[in-house]
Amino acid sequence: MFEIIEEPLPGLKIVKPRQFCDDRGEFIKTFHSGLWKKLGLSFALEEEFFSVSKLNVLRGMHFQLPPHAHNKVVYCVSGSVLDVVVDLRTGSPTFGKSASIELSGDNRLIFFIPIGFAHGFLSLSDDSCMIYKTDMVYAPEHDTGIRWDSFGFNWPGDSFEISDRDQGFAKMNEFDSPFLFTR
Ligand SMILES: Cc1cn([C@H]2C[C@H](O)[C@@H](COP(=O)(O)OP(=O)(O)O[C@H]3O[C@@H](C)C(=O)[C@@H](O)[C@H]3O)O2)c(=O)[nH]c1=O
Repeated sequence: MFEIIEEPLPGLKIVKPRQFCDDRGEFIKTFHSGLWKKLGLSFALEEEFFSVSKLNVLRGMHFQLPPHAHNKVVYCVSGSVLDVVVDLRTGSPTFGKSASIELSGDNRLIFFIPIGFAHGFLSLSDDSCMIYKTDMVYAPEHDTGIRWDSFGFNWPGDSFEISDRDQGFAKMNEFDSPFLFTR
């Protein structure tokens, strides 16, 4: 039903859900707590939301600070995005490294992003709908980020639509990370 097809950096998982196709269309299960647990993905859903983005919208790089830090599950149900994460875990062998993957309504991939990563994406189409699941509710005073252009990632393109809030975040090298790497 679910298969982990890649672990781009320690703790990050790309999950491929099973697709049931028939004459009517498709059926795809995106989460099952028991089956995910068997795969080593412990995730207690608390909140779910989605966003729709136009072409070249860039959102990120976001996370919630402790004690409201959260694991996040994201996937794209229409359009496509270049999804990007960066490792903020002090002591991690991959601290400061980023990983990216295309998520789309066509490839149906699901990205599990553990606590300690900043997350963002660039919309590659005019109707990119991203679904999010988190295991800690939104805490506005702990919801923050680092600047999208401060960790050496080569975003494709040269003109992006970015919120004022996202433009105002601290740079990666100015950020004093509270996240610790644990095996
Ligand atoms: C994230 C969030 C925002 N909001 C509100 C705050 C604001 O008025 C409006 C839009 O918020 P933002 O500008 O932060 O939305 P956005 O930039 O799309 O934020 C999202 O970006 C991606 C990259 C993520 O990883 C998500 O977790 C989330 O942080 O929605 C909530 O009420 N609940 C939430 O959980």
